[in-house]
Amino acid sequence: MSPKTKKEQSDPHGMFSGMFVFFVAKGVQARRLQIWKQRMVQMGAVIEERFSKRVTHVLAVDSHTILQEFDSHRLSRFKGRVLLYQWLEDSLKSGEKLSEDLYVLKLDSQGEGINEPEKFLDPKPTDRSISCEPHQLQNKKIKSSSEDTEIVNLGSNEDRRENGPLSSTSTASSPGEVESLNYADKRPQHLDAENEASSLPYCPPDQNKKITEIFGKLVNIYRAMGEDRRSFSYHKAISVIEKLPFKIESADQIENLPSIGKSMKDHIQEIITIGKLSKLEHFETDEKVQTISLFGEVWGIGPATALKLYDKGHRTLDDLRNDDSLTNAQKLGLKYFDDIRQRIPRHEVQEMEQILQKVGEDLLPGVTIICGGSYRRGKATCGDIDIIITHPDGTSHKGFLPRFVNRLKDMNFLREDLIFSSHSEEGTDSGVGTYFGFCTYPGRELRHRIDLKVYPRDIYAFGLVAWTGNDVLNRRLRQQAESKGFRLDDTGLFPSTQGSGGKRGTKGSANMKLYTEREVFDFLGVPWLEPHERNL
Ligand SMILES: Nc1ccn([C@H]2C[C@H](O)[C@@H](COP(=O)(O)OP(=O)(O)OP(=O)(O)O)O2)c(=O)n1
Ligand SMILES: [Mn+2]
Repeated sequence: MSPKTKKEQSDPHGMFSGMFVFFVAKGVQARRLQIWKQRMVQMGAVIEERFSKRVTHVLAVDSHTILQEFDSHRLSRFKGRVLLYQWLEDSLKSGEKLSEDLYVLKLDSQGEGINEPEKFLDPKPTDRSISCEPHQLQNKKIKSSSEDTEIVNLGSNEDRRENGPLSSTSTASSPGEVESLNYADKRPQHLDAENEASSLPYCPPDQNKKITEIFGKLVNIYRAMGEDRRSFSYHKAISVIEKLPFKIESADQIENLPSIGKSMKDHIQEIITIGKLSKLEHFETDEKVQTISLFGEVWGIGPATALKLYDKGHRTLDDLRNDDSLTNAQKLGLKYFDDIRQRIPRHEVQEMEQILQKVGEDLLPGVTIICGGSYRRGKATCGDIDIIITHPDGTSHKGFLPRFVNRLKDMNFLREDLIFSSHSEEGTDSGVGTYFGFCTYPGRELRHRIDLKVYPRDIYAFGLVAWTGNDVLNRRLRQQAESKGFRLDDTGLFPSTQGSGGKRGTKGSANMKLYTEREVFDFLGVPWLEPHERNL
């Protein structure tokens, strides 16, 4: 596909949809401007070449460049927002549309100047992204890397932990994650200026950042060791600390905070006092912890297997390559270990989604095939491809998956299988079909992880919610369901009549009939979130 065609592709559900943007070109390299415009269009924005009435956002390097282009009177009548380019760059880097409040260039009513960004001292309750530079991104990374390794509970919980996409963790440090636009030529000066620091909005201070960094490492370590409860408690502590509006200087300040118990407080005190945590230092030098963590990153190897392999004497990935006890799927996970750590650019996922849709439509007219996961949430790069399938007539989805997989293999799009379970003729519990495997972008050999999930129409909404995520939202929805006496997974919402541990689909636990994502949110009493708003 020529770059020209790509440039014009626009995702109507992308994170910038609904925005009509005017770019003030002054002070920005032409090439960068072109990339930015292209990205915004790809993600749903409309670029306005003139400062027309439709414009909702003006992006500029600073106030002076705007004033050179427009007279202040005209600007003062502008009802939209004037933002720093930094907002766009940060949004692209983090893969989500960040709160605009931090990046607003204020229009002065006297027309004298538009100097400072609005102060952001009192965020609206709905503003989930408290952003700032540079700490914000780093904190986000810790958060997302810890979330990536969180326990999934999508119904087939065990499978997913041992075999599912969760173990194919995408580390935040993987190369594609932060796409640098190399913004070196003209950085908004106010963000660099030391003396402006006090006018800047809340930024998590170093001490807080240090704590969340250390806790983030513990989240990963405990998860790799199979100690999920402990892992989760550090995860919860991180989200509490990330939201603190003050710099932690003593452990007394964090008395009575949720999720921060006695030992957490002791850890925080130690980090504040000596700048490190001996517990983590110990883990980092512990060969066993390191090795088990590494093995656990191989797709299909969970904590129990990792420990077994360690006990057998294996210490490196090469050692594992010579072990015949590995399942075929684990061997494949090992073979493509490096491939699947590379994140996939959004536009490539979009192209692959279109290929899947076309092939699906040829085989079964009317079939619904959409890419969920981070792609549907508008992220700039994706760790894998999560495909959710149904058919609106409620029956013809049956038998589709094997035919679809075969056709995709004939085309050389699907390459190797990891898991393939198509529901039986009579139907399994839920009638859900599952395929996990590797695919390649046309003409390339680099393997990507792909999941295909086929849901009967009547439970599709649950599958769509679960596979769109993110994991934090899924957890909240499940908690909310539990508080209402239900159990939620990707196959439905069941009254929890048989107490905990009841099997999904057990006779007597009737599934709630909810046909759209919105109905699921409404039923649970959770305010509706568009997919791009689900990056919690
Ligand atoms: N711990 C997890 C991980 C995942 N999921 C759900 C929500 C995710 O959005 C979806 C797909 O899982 P992925 O691991 O593919 O995660 P994402 O698609 O969100 O991110 P990535 O870009 O890393 O693939 O499954 C979940 O509930 N809990
Ligand atoms: Mn994914």
